Amino acid sequence: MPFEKSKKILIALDYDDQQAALDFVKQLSPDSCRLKVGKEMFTYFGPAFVKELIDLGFDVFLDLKFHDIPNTVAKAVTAAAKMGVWMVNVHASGGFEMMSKAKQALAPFGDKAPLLIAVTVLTSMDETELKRLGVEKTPQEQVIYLAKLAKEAGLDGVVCSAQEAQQLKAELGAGFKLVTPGIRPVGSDAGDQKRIMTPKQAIDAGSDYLVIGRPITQADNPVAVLADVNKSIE
Ligand SMILES: O=C(O)c1cc(=O)[nH]c(=O)n1[C@@H]1O[C@H](COP(=O)(O)O)[C@@H](O)[C@H]1O
Repeated sequence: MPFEKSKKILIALDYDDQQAALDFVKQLSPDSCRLKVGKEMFTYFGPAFVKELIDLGFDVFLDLKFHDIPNTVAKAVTAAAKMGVWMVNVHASGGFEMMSKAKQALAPFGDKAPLLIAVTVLTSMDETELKRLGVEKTPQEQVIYLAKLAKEAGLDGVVCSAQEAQQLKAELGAGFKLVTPGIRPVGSDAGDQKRIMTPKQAIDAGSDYLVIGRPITQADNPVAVLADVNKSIE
């Protein structure tokens, strides 16, 4: 597939204005990227917005990071599957039972089921922040620990920072998908992200999908930045 490499970029559509988001999306080709809808846009605009993106031909990653009792999360991922999204996520810290119930809930959808991914340690967190939560492991150790739990629960992969990608690929195998936010092209602002890498470093480290928001959406010429990023990982 000639565009398969380009489809490694998941653009985080974090907008508070639906029309601005759609104006941006309409400049893009579904062959050049996939789209991520997170808590902000979903809370404002809901499933209708997600369906509109799918109707435009885009694969959508519904990033709502579910974390609740197993029954509730299983029902939430079922709703996501009915919406027709390509990927959905939960927090690994919700636990083994929550993750495995969520995975089981997707079985009836067969090959139409979205990929189910677990968030490990948010890319905005570092060792100091983990310690504040009472976690004594380093971010890398905690990511590996939670990723193993997610794999055991049958999930398709994890969200982690690209800094952990190399070790995760080595320990969990090529088929376990690594979705990495905290991507910053050379020269762009880190903002609130702490564990960051450039697109090329992330791909070289073993990331399967790169989540990129502000460096593209807030650029003067987002389409050009996306093209540059795609070129840098070819
Ligand atoms: O699950 C996510 O997508 C996610 C997990 C994580 O650990 N860190 C993280 O930044 N994200 C999301 O990835 C996107 C990153 O956006 P930018 O920092 O603007 O590139 C945001 O939409 C975050 O919600």
